[in-house]
Amino acid sequence: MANKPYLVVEWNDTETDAKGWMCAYNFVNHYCGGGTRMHPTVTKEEVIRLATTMGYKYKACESLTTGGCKAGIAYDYKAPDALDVLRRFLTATAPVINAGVSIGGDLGVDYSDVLRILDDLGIGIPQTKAMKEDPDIHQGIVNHDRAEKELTYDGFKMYDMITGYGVAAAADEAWKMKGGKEGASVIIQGFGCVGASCVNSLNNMGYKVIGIADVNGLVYCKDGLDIPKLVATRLPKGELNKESFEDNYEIYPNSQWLEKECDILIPAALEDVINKDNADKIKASLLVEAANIPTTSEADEILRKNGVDVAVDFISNLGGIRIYEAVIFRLVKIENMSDEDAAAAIVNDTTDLIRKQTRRVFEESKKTGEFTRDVARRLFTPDKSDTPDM
Ligand SMILES: NC(=O)c1ccc[n+]([C@@H]2O[C@H](COP(=O)([O-])OP(=O)(O)OC[C@H]3O[C@@H](n4cnc5c(N)ncnc54)[C@H](O)[C@@H]3O)[C@@H](O)[C@H]2O)c1
Repeated sequence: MANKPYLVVEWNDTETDAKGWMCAYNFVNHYCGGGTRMHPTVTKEEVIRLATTMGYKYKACESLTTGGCKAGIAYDYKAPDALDVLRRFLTATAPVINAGVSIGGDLGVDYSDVLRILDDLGIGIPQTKAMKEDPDIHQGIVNHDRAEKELTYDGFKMYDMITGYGVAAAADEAWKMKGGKEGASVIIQGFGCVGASCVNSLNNMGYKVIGIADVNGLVYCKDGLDIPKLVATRLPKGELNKESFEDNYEIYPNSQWLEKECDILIPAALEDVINKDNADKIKASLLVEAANIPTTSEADEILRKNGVDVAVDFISNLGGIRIYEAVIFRLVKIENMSDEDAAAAIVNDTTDLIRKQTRRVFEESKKTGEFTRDVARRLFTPDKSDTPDM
């Protein structure tokens, strides 16, 4: 029962071939949250799997107020009319959103675009009846607006960095739990919001980032890439800027990102990229999942057999939902703080929680010998859905 999604809505665009789905996996306190992605390969099954993962993620987030949901649109996010397609999808699904399905951004969809469209539709931040009547939540929404529009951290907008910095915290905690050496080497797939901020944080912590793959290829340097330069010069939609490559950088097809020797491997782009055809090629001893559902169940069996530890997606990348949770539901009250203190308070709240949950999983796995994903799923099974607030 608990593993069936509560609600799945399907949409067909009238102007293009785009299709979309919205899945509320479970409502907790009549509310659920998750992102909207846009990519040509999105399917209904993928949206349901992603919504399910969100249910686990809110549990790992210790949320008493929110369950998991997800939306996905099968369309090219680079198409000139991608924003129009997003607008039509959100218009069609507005009644569901208004019932307490709080939809944000994800792969190929900027959160600020979603917020602008929801504002135009007169929804703003989706809320339950109880939230609408709670002045404390109103202050939380004002604070959220400030965090989204005004606050920055390490030169990134807060919503662009929080997930990546959380992933970096998970990687650091898991690596320490494994007794790993300092200055461990890292290869990442994806250089978007999550990938770029994640490598920035890891670089700040002293890790050596030796490879980054984007949609165009893999850039690799065994002595370490110049992360501040690559981050500062990155192109829109998470593309590396080749003008910033040094002479000693090597370029490979992006399919080679997971075969190279490294200590920590981080998928931060697409789902199912680690599968039965390539999992055996992984040389890293730690896989840190920044993307949602990047590993298939067949690949998990191979990783388990090969002794590769996994810091699972629904803990490592929960930063994007924790910031919302912490600010709107008043776990972190920033109204009387300076911008700098507010940003630091939000980042500390997120990274402390991710470190704590990562430590719990790795400690338990050490004790019982179970695969880390099995431990994480056992510890953070989502609650059965309650209903929307109509
Ligand atoms: N943005 C968030 O806050 C957030 C939160 C939780 C999870 N995630 C997950 O993290 C992943 C990345 O999200 P994002 O917001 O950084 O997306 P993004 O759109 O900003 O960036 C996507 C990146 O993936 C790269 N990419 C696309 N196809 C590729 C391929 N075939 N090979 C290598 N790289 C490829 C793109 O070049 C880009 O660098 C997604 O799986 C998303 O669901 C994001």
